Order: sequence, then C-alpha cells, then structure tokens
Amino acid sequence: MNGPGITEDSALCRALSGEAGRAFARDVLPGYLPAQRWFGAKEARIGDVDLTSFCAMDEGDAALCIADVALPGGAQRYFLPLTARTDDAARHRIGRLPDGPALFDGAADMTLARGLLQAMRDGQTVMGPQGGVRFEGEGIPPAAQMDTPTPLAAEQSNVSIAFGRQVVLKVYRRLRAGPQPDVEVSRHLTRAARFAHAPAWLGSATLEPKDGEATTLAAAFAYAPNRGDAWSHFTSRLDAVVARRAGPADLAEDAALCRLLGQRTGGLHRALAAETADHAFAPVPVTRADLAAWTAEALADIDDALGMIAPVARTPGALAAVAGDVMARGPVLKARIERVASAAPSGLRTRIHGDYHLGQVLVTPDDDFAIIDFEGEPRRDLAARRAKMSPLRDVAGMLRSIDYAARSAVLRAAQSGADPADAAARADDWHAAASRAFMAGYRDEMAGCAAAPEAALETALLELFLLQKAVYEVSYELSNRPDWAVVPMAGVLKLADAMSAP
Ligand SMILES: Nc1ncnc2c1ncn2[C@@H]1O[C@H](COP(=O)(O)OP(=O)(O)O)[C@@H](O)[C@H]1O
Ligand SMILES: O=P(O)(O)O[C@H]1O[C@H](CO)[C@@H](O[C@H]2O[C@H](CO)[C@@H](O)[C@H](O)[C@H]2O)[C@H](O)[C@H]1O
Repeated sequence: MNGPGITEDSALCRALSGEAGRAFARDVLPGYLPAQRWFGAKEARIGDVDLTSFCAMDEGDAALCIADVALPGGAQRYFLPLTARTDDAARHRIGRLPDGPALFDGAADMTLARGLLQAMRDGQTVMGPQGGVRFEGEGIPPAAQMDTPTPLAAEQSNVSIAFGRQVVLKVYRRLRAGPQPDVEVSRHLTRAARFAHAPAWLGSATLEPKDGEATTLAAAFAYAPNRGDAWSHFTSRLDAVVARRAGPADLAEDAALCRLLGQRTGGLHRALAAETADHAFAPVPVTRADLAAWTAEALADIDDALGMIAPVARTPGALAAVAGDVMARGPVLKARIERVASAAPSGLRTRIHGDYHLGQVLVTPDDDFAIIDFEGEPRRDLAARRAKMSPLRDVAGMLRSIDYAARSAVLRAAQSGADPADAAARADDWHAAASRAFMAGYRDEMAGCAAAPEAALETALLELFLLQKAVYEVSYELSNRPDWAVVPMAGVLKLADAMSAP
C-alpha cells in the first residue's frame, strides 16, 4: 500500500524514463558524478550512464533513481534520488532535464528525508515497472512527533541526516547487490546479541529490482547522543599534550578512556562471537587454511604497496628518505609475517566491524562510546565485507588509528613552529600509554571468549594485521592525501623496529 506521498509513477518518473532522462544521463551526469566525494572512480573515464527511476515520492516532485555507470574496471551503481525542487537549491543543483525542470540531489532534500522515514515507519511497498522499493521500520516516531531533519557535518561516503536527537537517516550512495552489512550487523547486534553500545536499527528502504538482487538504499538508526567522535576527542587532547598544556590528570583520564574503548571493543567482539542459528553470524573455528590465506593476502598487499612506494623513494622530496627506509625493510617484514601461515590455529572467525577506527566511535556525554558504521571498508567488495574474520583485524585498525592520532598531532605541532623532536617524544609517550590501556581493556573483556586466539597467535596475527593496515594506509594516502603518507610510513618503520627487537 502506498502512502500519500508515494506513487509508482509520476510526470517526473516518465520524463526520466524517456528521451529527456537519457539525455540527462548522457550529457549531465558524466560531468557531475566525478566531482562528488562519494563517487568511487574519480580518475576513471566514464562510459555510458544509465538512469533508472524506480518510484515517485513527495507527490511526484521526487524520484528514487539508480545511476549505473560504465567504467573501465567494471560498472558501478549509485543511488541518485532526484528532486524537481529542493530545500537548498543553490548547492545541490545537478542540471536541467531537457525541456523540463532543474533537478537537484534528493539526498540533500529534507522533505524527501522526511518522506523516506515516514515510508519506513508505515511499512510501505511501491511497485513500478522496473521493480519495487520496500520500506520497513520499527520504533520510528510518527511524523508529527519527529524533530526537524538536519544534514550531519560534511558529506562522507554516504549522507547522514539527524532528526533532532531521535533518528539518524543514512542515505547510501554506492550500491552493491546483496545485504548491506551496516543494516545486517546493526540489526543483529541490537536485536539478537543485545549489544548496548551501537545504535539500534530502526528501518530500511530496500530496492528490489525486477532483474537482480535486492540492495539497501537508505536506513534509519537510533540517534546516539554524543560530543563528537573519538578522533576529534583524542586529537584535540593530543594537541594539548604536545604543547605541554596537559597535566598528569589529563593523561590518566585519556588512558582510562582508552581502556574503556578496549573494553567496548571486546564487548562488540563477544557479541559477534555469540552462538546463533543465523548462518551469516554463526562463528567458525580459525583453520590452517585461514591462516595461510590471511598471510598470502597480506603479502600481496605489501607487494602492492611497495610497488607504489618505490617511485616515491626515487623522487627527491621530503618523503624520499622514509620511503627508502620502508623499501629496505620490505624483505624482513615479509619474512616475519610468513610465520603466521605455519602457526597453530586457535580462536574463532566471526563477523567484525571491518572499518574500525577512532572516527567510527562516538564519545557519549557520560564518557562512554557508541560504535557506528558497520558498512566495512567501502572499497572492498561485498563478499569480503561480509566475510567472517579474525576480530584482531578490528583491533589492529584501532591501534593504527591511535598511532595516526599521535602522529597527526606531531605534524600539526611542526606546522605551527614547535620543536618536532619534543612534540614527537610527547606524542610517543601518549601513544604508548593509550595503546597499552586499549589492549588491557580489550584483553580483560575478551578473557575466556572462544573467539580470542592463544597468546602466541594473537601476537603474530596482530603484527600481520597491523602491517597490512599500515601498507593499505600508505597506498590510500599516496593516492588521496600525499601529505599524510609519512604517517603510515613511519608506522611501518615502527612495526619493523618492534619486530626486530630481541
Ligand atoms: N546513530 C548515530 N547517532 C549520532 N550520530 C551519528 C549516528 N550515525 C552517524 N552519525 C554521525 O554521522 C557521521 C557519519 O556517519 P557514518 O555512519 O560514519 O557515515 P559514512 O558511512 O558516510 O562514513 C558520524 O561521524 C556521526 O557524526
Ligand atoms: O572513511 P573511509 O572509509 O573513506 O576510510 C578511508 O579514509 C580514512 C581517512 O578519512 C582512512 O583512515 C586513516 O586516517 C584516519 C584519520 O583521518 C585514521 O583514524 C585511520 O586510522 C586511518 O586508517 C582510511 O584508512 C581510508 O580507508
């Protein structure tokens, strides 16, 4: 049944499905898409763009559309809701439909956001000629009691909109056929595992195309009251630490908070390791074959990253020396992690967070944490993001993030004229205490949990995942933020030093 604002068809949908829509997709979208933060192939040459309209909302003013973009590396699919009017016209104009109205990015349109949430609450299903959109939800307040929607911060991989302190609506951009891990994991954690430190799932809009697998377009989660994310919290504290503005009480407070973060991380992993009849979540024992596969994957990632670092080491510039050091350590690092392949297996493979870092953890007003964004690393394919893994991969992600936070404070201090050696010494002390506290909290919480491997394998796997994440970060930074590449490169060298210590 359709609600007042939703229809299978509208004048806008018909125009989008006809020649005008084809012209818009051909002439306007190839220029528009690469400029968007969420578009995953900015450097690639865009081939044909196909636009399919699935249903109309807002009394016909909006259309839920999918853009299929042909690219040399394979097609990519994006959710592109379009509105013929917008709440914020200037910023979100995409272009004009030939002989029709100007079209705007509907993900930025708060009227459409309200409509999506209401459709979830009402459990509507809309069937059009190309397939349907199924809305479902529970615990979403009625429209009259819903707070005013506001877009949250700058756009990231997706668009997040807060309805006061009630609900966060997340509009996904890049779509992959199959279950969205963000929804799947949140639902499991809050419904089945009753984990209290992640926002509850409240609703979803799922595209069910006539041909092909279902995919999530948008989801609603309970708003987690917060005073910012843990990245902002710890980096602003680190700025004070390196500038000698933080006293022993501040350092003790940071260590206590990192310890609690370790406990919450352990709590998450315990929840994900609980026995369940749901095959997507049932934990499985780590085998020799898993250890061999993880080793092979990490070795390949190291080789890829070394391939990117080699030209940097040969190009005169600030990074050349550190890049050269990383190249020189390559063989030793690889030899060291190869031992994982022949280690005795222990522990469990479970679903994990998959993209775990300080930016994925909100600091609550009572100094606790809410863990968000279970989508996994956006560049990985869906099967990899849904795969059961060693939870130590998340632990390594967070330890790398703590290192990033400390290093970024040193970079900022150096840019503002402070003595880099003094800043580095202070940041190193902070980093050592923070990582120790995080691991102590984690191990306490995981004690006795079947997912935790034996101590020797824990050490070897952590080394492997830390190194794998650090080399991934080197590649990521060289492509996206070259000024930051020194951070993970220094991380690789520190890992190499730790591995060669007696
Ligand atoms: N449930 C929530 N409660 C409060 N704020 C949230 C919630 N979910 C997301 N946010 C805010 O929105 C931002 C982006 O969310 P995130 O899920 O990380 O999106 P993306 O996938 O685009 O990175 C977060 O950093 C946080 O500030
Ligand atoms: O947020 P994304 O899923 O797009 O992740 C990518 O960008 C991240 C940076 O925004 C990058 O994270 C790295 O930098 C963070 C600080 O900015 C730090 O907290 C992380 O530990 C570090 O990995 C991430 O690697 C990349 O995939």
